[in-house]
Amino acid sequence: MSSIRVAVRIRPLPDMPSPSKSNIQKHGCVSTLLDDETFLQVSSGGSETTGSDADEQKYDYVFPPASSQSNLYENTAKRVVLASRDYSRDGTIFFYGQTGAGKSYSCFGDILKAGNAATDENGVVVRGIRELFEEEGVQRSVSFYEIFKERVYDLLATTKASKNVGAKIPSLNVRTHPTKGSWIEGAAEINVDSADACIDAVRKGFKQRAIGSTAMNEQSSRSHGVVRLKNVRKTKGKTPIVTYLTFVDLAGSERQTDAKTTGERLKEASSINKSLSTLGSVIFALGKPGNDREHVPFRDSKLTLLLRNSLDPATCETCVVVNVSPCPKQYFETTSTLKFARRVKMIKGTAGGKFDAGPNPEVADLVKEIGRLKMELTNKNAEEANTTTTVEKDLQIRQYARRVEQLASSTDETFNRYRAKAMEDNYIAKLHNATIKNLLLKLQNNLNQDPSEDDLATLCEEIDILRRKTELPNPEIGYWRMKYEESVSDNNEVKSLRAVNENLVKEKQLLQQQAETQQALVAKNQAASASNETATAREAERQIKSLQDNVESLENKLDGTTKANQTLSDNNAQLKSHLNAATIQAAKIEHEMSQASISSLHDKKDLEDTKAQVTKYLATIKMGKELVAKLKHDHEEEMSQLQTELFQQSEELVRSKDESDNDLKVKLAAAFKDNAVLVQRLKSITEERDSTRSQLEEAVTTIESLEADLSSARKDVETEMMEREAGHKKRTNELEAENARAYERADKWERIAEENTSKVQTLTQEVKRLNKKRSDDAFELENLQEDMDTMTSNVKFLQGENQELEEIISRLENMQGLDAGMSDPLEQQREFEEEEEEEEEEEETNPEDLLMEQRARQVLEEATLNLPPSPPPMETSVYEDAMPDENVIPDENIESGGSASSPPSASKQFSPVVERRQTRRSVLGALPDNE
Ligand SMILES: Nc1ncnc2c1ncn2[C@@H]1O[C@H](COP(=O)(O)OP(=O)(O)OP(=O)(O)O)[C@@H](O)[C@H]1O
Repeated sequence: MSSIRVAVRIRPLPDMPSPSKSNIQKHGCVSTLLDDETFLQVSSGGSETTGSDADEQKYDYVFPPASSQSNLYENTAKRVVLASRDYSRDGTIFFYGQTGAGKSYSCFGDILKAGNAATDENGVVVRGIRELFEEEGVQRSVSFYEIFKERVYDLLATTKASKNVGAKIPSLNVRTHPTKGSWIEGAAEINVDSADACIDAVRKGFKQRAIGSTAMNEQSSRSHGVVRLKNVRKTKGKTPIVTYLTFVDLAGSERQTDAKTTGERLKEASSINKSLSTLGSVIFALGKPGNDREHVPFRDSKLTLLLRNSLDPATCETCVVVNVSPCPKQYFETTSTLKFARRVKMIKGTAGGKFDAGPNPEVADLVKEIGRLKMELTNKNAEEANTTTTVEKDLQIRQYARRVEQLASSTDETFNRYRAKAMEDNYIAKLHNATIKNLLLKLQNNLNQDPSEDDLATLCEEIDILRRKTELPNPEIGYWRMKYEESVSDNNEVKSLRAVNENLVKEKQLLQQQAETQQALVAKNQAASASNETATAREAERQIKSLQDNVESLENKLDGTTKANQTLSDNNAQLKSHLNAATIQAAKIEHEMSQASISSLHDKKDLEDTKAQVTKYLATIKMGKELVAKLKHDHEEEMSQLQTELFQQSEELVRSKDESDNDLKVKLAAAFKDNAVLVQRLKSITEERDSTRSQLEEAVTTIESLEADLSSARKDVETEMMEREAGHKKRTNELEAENARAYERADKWERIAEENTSKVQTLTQEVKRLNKKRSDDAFELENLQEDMDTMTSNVKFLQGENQELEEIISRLENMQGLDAGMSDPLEQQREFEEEEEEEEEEEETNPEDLLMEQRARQVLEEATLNLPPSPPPMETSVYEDAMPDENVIPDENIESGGSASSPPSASKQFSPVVERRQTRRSVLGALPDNE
């Protein structure tokens, strides 16, 4: 299982439909399962269908859009924070994803809005800080950096320039040290003594953080934001333990094309992409076991260089929160983000186990110190770190810590109770002794008198009490004896545990030494990459030294055991002295009792009784003595048993030491072997390097000669090129001149063509107009013809009338000749004139005739005046343009029309009425005058 936890958080979208009630939950282009919080499927097939490209994956946790900030914290960051707080491991949390996917929201939440209040929207940083500060007595400081275009800016700096975001804030340098790790030179580390002060500092940095806009998100942060909390745990007389808890809000991982980035933004985007891909490569390289671990490209980006000591999954609790958008439009972004997540998920770390230090501060400190040393050791040389042994040790330490805790409380309690009881017993015993003493004195002083019954009864009672006190089956004595023994053994255990602790301290020192040695080794190894065999030999020497140190530490352990042994022997001696004191006390009592028996000799009977009593008491005392002897014997037996056990234990320890020695020997042999392999490898590498170098030199010579050839060839080519260029230029000039001429000609032809076209258009229009006119004229001519026909018929009619008139005239003349003098000529003229007027009236009242006449006259005039001359001869193309036109009258018509429309002769211009009038006048004129 990967030691880097990878969680995916899907951000909510404003108008996303709520997921269905079925087990599979669709959110845009991603789907989750109701009953499996590790499943995630991404598909381009919209919100209702699953595309053929559906891709299913499992992560450590998948947060659907509706999941809360607290859920995110509890299932991701909390573990990291606790690892840093309780186990002295470094912890790092990354927020990765495309712009707008919710990285800053997950990381900082409502830090600007909420002040220091605990709200549902609080981000991981705020929640983590609160949890971290639950542990008191740790010195903490906070820093906040921004990495923008591979430059590091301090967001907590108090200089004026830094307040002006976007202005020239001085960028800072990342410094590294093989043992001290990485740090930013000149950056502010704000000491914080409470969660609120820490949150305030982070808020200040967050405000400072430069934000910019891209086409995808107006408030997009294009920089990495790094919040670092440094924890220093100090214990008197010990090296302080320093750990880091880091939150990294990475810059948006959008693809450059989608972000519509250009120019300066494109540069920013490529810098972001470079640092993100370096981060991936570093994590990937660190995830490999020590043997396979090649070069870790920390130096390829400022971010990885800064986090150098807080990235190794073996020593650092790491979590990556991958933020994705479910928007189907961002399907490609989402898949590429998840690709990164999968890559990280594949990393197999070699993380050490976790342990519970318990509340004992000394043990907890030791545990933390060991954790730190273990971290350093693993960091410096993963090969050397024997994970199984470390885990076992951790377990052992945990057990010891628990036991110490239990004993610390139970031992104190037992001792106190025992002491109180003992004091009480002592006091009571003293009282009894005093009573017995008084009685015996009384008896001695009154040897000649019979002892009173009361005195004897009191003496017997007191002796009885004492007897009971020393009686074997007395449960109280047994109980307190047991307690005493327990406490003694507990005491011993405490002592042995103390010894173990001391050993652990020694082991810690040893590990520290080893770490330092290994660090030095690593530094040496790094420095001497070209290396030679002596370096390897030195390394081997150092390894041997470190192993010797190991042996030394085990010897120290043995010393500790011997000391524990000594303590046990001391205890034994103490017990013995207690026993002696008890025996002396018993002898004293015996002596007193014998004195008491002597003093009662005066009364024989009573004396005998007393004697019997005393004998009885003596028997009791004897029994007590026996009991004490038995106890002594038992105790001695137990002591010898204890000694045997102790001996066995020490033997065990010696054996384990031997085993360790053997182990060390094996290790030493393995180290030698490894050393030999390394030397061999170094040799082969050196050989390879030499051969590569000679090949390289050859290649350099070849390249140099090739370069010489190339430069001469280049010169030739350049000369030729110049000549060609000159020729080319000349030809170009000629061609250009020709081209200009051609353009001129073309322009001219174009102009002519345009003129011709306009002429043709004019002519065509003219032709059209003429054709129309011709057709109109033809129509008019037709009408005229019709009029002419009418007139001709009129003329004919008038001629006929004329003839009639002539006939009438001739008849009248005849009649005149016949009727001369018969009629008055004046009368005749009057009649004639009247007749004529009537006719005229008649004619005038016939408007049709008049109109006809007028029209005929007009038409004739127009025909005479407007008849056009025959059209000029045209070019074929003109006719082609003009033709066909239905209204155009064929040429032959025009010609025939010409004759038809030729002006009519003057003789044809007459009116039948005028003619008739003239005829009449002439007729009348011919008539004889009235005179
Ligand atoms: N899980 C969520 N719940 C509610 N709002 C969210 C969630 N995730 C993101 N948002 C909102 O979406 C917007 C964009 O989110 P945020 O700024 O965190 O994106 P980002 O990935 O940090 O973008 P950038 O790379 O540009 O900094 C914010 O207004 C934020 O409040």
